[in-house]
Amino acid sequence: MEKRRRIMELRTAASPRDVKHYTTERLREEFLISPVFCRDEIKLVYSHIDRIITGSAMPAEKSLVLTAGQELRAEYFLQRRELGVINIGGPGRILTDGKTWNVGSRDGMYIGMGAKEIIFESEDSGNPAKFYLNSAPAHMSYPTKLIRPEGEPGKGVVIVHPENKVELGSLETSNHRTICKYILPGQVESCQLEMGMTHLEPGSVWNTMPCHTHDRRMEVYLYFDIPEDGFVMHYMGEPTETRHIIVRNEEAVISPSWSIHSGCGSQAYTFIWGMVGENQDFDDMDSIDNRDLR
Ligand SMILES: O=C[C@H](O)[C@@H](O)CC(=O)C(=O)O
Ligand SMILES: [Zn+2]
Repeated sequence: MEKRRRIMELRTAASPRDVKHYTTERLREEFLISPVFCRDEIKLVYSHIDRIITGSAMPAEKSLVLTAGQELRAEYFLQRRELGVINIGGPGRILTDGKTWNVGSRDGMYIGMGAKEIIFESEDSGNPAKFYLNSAPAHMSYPTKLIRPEGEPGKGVVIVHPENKVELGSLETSNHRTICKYILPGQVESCQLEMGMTHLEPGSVWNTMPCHTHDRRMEVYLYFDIPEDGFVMHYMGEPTETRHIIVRNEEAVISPSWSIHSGCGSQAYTFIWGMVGENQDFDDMDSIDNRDLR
């Protein structure tokens, strides 16, 4: 294989025994991904935690081609991996081995192991697509699908099932939100990746409250729909050693299995969660009683 260039930032795993001593700066270096989107660039962060790759493709003036880089020691990016995508920008296209998929705003894709050529494009460079990416190691190839929250199903097009739009919380507890699950067993099959988007109602600011951990999976959150002067206080850490990271619009945060992942915003916002690990049982969580948080 010819020598390739490095195209990803590498993050190692961190121990909770060390993390509780971290300064603000150190916490941010380890867990915050910022910026996630760069115009006309593919940005990728490879984490040793379950080997998830988090990143983006934001094609504007040009098409962007996903390659393996030096880091994967693979012929092509999806040789041994699967990929989940959600577009949070304007309408775009994804080409998988020559097949064109029209990926509208808030549409998603699952691209199975083995797809060789992956190209990202925007319909309008003035309103570029922002493809958010989560990728995990894969052991077999599941069919590639376009995933839409609403609309008509078609060949290779899956509409999120009604039971996978889950309304939770209430305005009284400031956590009224809808979890829209894009990639999960029974709807869009994958080896390990699960992905979805949670939208808060106006006046609600808390996500994943009451909170949880899940020792068998790690998770990454991408927060967006936040005004420039807004923010989300993202809470992480062991339930009795909580820390916060201030997250701005379109920033992502890595959550190790041992950590809670919950946030309180200066106003309502939206976020994408991606999970990988031991199982795909969405409800396999360890709930934390609010009284036990410290
Ligand atoms: O393990 C599940 C994930 O943390 C999220 O799906 C939770 C979430 O979107 C929410 O409660 O608001
Ligand atoms: Zn979770």
